[in-house]
Amino acid sequence: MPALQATDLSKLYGSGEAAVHALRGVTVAFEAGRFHAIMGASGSGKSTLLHCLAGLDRPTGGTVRISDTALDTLNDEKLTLLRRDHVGFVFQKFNLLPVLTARENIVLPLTIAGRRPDPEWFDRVVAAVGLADRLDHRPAELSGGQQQRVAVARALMTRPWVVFADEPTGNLDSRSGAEVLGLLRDAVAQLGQTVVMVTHDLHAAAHCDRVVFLQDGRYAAELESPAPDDIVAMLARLDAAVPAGR
Ligand SMILES: Nc1ncnc2c1ncn2[C@@H]1O[C@H](COP(=O)(O)OP(=O)(O)OP(=O)(O)O)[C@@H](O)[C@H]1O
Repeated sequence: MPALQATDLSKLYGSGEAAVHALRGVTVAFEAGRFHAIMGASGSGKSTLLHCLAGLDRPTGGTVRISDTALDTLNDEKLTLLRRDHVGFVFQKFNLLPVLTARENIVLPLTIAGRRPDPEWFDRVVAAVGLADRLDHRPAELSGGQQQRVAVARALMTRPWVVFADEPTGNLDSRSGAEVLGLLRDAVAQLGQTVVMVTHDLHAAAHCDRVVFLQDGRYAAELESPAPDDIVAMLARLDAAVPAGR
């Protein structure tokens, strides 16, 4: 069974003349323990797909399953709990709480749930992201790369079913970006984590086991463990097929 499955997913924003079909019947599965990227031209629906997959937004039609839970069967409260307990997030802008230390940010999902961190897991995750000597610093006292490493540790803390990353390298220099991608890669290889990442970054996508391409709100193609050149060629092919005037 895949870790994550979207079936005939559609998303319509607005109505009438102003309606935008952000997703038009996307069916795609994401296997457990792999690092997946979602790519496509600007406006092709990547963020909308990620938000619907992660239960941050409700699709207009179709279904999303995370593990064996169909998200459309959950009310808003249950969906919030599922996100808190079983989904990890890494955002472009880090989204750390400025008044909390790195340690407090990392364990925040557990604190909110009234759970204590497993000390062994905490130490393992903190060691993996290389933050052991920064735990008492607040986000403003950390570099962008360090802040994103805190965000990755926070995403892994609950041992989620899936980690979703939305342009996780978008605000980082290339070296920090490569470090964060290496961490996500290690989370897949060493911890068996399932990761789904939206990215525009060829080198980020080239870290992935599989890249799914969207075009105009539809699933368009995919590549297994592509090299950057393969990705460039695919994006060029898809862009060329976009109807004029879009
Ligand atoms: N809240 C919204 N209201 C109306 N239209 C929206 C909304 N969010 C997204 N859209 C539209 O839906 C389409 C898909 O947007 P989406 O952000 O998913 O694309 P994307 O591939 O992630 O783009 P980018 O790479 O530029 O971030 C676009 O045409 C966008 O303008």
